[in-house]
Amino acid sequence: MTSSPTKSVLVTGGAGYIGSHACKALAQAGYQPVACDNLVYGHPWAVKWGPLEQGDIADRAWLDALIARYRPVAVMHFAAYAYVGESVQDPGKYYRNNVAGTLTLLEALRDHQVRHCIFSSTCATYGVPAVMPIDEATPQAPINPYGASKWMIERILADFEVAHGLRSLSLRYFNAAGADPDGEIGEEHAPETHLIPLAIQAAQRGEPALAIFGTDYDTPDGTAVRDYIHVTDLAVAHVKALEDLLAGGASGALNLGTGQGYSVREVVEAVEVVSGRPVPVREAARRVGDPPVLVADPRRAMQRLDWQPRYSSLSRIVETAWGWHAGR
Ligand SMILES: NC(=O)c1ccc[n+]([C@@H]2O[C@H](COP(=O)([O-])OP(=O)(O)OC[C@H]3O[C@@H](n4cnc5c(N)ncnc54)[C@H](O)[C@@H]3O)[C@@H](O)[C@H]2O)c1
Ligand SMILES: O=c1ccn([C@@H]2O[C@H](COP(=O)(O)OP(=O)(O)O[C@H]3O[C@H](CO)[C@@H](O)[C@H](O)[C@H]3O)[C@@H](O)[C@H]2O)c(=O)[nH]1
Repeated sequence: MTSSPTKSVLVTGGAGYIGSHACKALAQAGYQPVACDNLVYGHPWAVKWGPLEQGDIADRAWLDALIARYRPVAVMHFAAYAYVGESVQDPGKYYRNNVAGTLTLLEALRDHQVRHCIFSSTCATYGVPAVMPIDEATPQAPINPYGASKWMIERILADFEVAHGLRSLSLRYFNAAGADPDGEIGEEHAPETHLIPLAIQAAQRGEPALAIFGTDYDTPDGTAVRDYIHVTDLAVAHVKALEDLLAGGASGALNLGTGQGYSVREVVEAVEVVSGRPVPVREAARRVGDPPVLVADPRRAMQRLDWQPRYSSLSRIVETAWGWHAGR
């Protein structure tokens, strides 16, 4: 990955978990990542490879000034709310921030002739697919407002390309996990709802016990299965997607996952092995809105981007996450 060192990329949500790892990968590839974040969930400490510009993507005047100042070649758009359960309770919050906020951003890109956008989509746009693994032709039928908001943005992006020539790649991530292998940044959501950090906390503190949401799924051990993809592998894929678009690649959507699923119990075991400590668990009811199995068919991304996950074995994911949390 090479490029002119002067090329700026706006990274909305760049102070967040995945966005900060993308900033590191961009800097390593010779770009200037400009982290644009309202810090509602982001952390100033996570912005280490370029400037932090604090503001909200719904603020058109702020966006105009930013784009005029940095003249970015592209935007990587991570900024969003991403708690599935909350989106069911408060859908307006999700449509307002994710959809309306993105619309403001895209109109600013349109008016400033910024023509490339890498968008954080999600496997949650597929809902509960009938066929596993999930390829990009799987019908999108989200079952919660969070997934619906991301699906709507994919549609808006398609329309903006036709009307305004804005090219985009929507990267549909499966479950982002792990931390920077150098230990410089990692996952710190507040509140934390994700399985791996909660399992690590349970191992570190001995309490509270980790709730296993559902033990009666039609899966080998009865617990839900997910495709965990290391955040650094995601970050590298973003840079490759950017370079593909900048080289004239067509708009589209790519699944980012490994093709390998792990159950909740397998994740718990991996945390016990890596930490050398027991993870206290309690069996709980299924979490509303959780599909039983989500596993990617990532072949399209692998071929188009010449990309392979390098850090996404379950043991490496948990080792890097454990290393990060142990150092906090
Ligand atoms: N974590 C996952 O497993 C996962 C999976 C699929 C998709 N995604 C998507 O990836 C993106 C990043 O997820 P994450 O886990 O890093 O979340 P995160 O909450 O750590 O990062 C999101 C960042 O966006 C910022 N933000 C939110 N609304 C904003 C606004 N209106 N203006 C400016 N900044 C704003 C937040 O402050 C935060 O720093 C999200 O779009 C999410 O939907 C995440
Ligand atoms: O305390 C917990 C937390 C989670 N789980 C289970 O662990 C799995 C993974 O859950 P979690 O880590 O919360 O991730 P997801 O709910 O799968 O959602 C993540 O992955 C989605 C893509 O699959 C993204 O769209 C979301 O933004 C992101 O939060 C699921 O089966 C959960 O039911 C538990 O059993 N106990």
